[in-house]
Amino acid sequence: MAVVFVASSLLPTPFAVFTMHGFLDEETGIEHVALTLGDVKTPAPVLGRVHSECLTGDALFSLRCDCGFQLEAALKAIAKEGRGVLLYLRQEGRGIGLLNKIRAYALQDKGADTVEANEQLGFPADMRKYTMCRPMLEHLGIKMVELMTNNPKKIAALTELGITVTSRKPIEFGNNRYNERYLATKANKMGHLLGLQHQQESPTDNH
Ligand SMILES: Nc1nc2c(ncn2[C@@H]2O[C@H](COP(=O)(O)OP(=O)(O)OP(=O)(O)O)[C@@H](O)[C@H]2O)c(=O)[nH]1
Ligand SMILES: [Zn+2]
Repeated sequence: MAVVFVASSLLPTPFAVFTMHGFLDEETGIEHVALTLGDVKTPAPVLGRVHSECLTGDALFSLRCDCGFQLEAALKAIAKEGRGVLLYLRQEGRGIGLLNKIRAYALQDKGADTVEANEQLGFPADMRKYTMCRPMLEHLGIKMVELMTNNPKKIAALTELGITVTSRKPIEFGNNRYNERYLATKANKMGHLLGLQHQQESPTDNH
């Protein structure tokens, strides 16, 4: 069973007119999406973001996390560069799914941090896999990426899959009083490279 390309179309956004590519993981039935801009098949490393689904942050304006802010910043950065790729991976809640994430949020409302909440529900802190990235990037003709991320484990996982990450671009946006503890847990327990002392309010400050 493989992750296969299904269809492409244009996706106009406020930032640029991207091309959207849909993929199907035939084993799980999960549908993933890639957005590209410009000619990504040329050999130079491609500015990229590997973004995990967060319905609450990406679509519902949640301030509990930084996902929506990072998504917007990544699309704006790619638009500014005129060339890039965003993989939108349907692994909600670091892989535990939306309903379990809501259960985890309920535990966080009672005092648990993000890692403790996952563990109380019987899950590891992070269940995500990045194996689908390889066939998706291969289909798009992308061999090397300049990755927008604060997560060294994501870089290690992609590197292990044979994807060359030529550099890391920090992507710190959306710090606010509701996600202070969440971001601190990412930095202190999950190894994310966050310089939490400085706040970047606007995604347009990215470059
Ligand atoms: N289980 C769980 N998942 C969460 C929580 N908050 C956000 N998420 C999920 O976390 C994923 C995003 O992962 P993050 O750890 O924020 O960031 P990352 O992708 O590892 O790293 P960056 O590339 O730096 O953004 C998305 O799938 C969110 O739905 C939470 O409290 N509990
Ligand atoms: Zn989120």
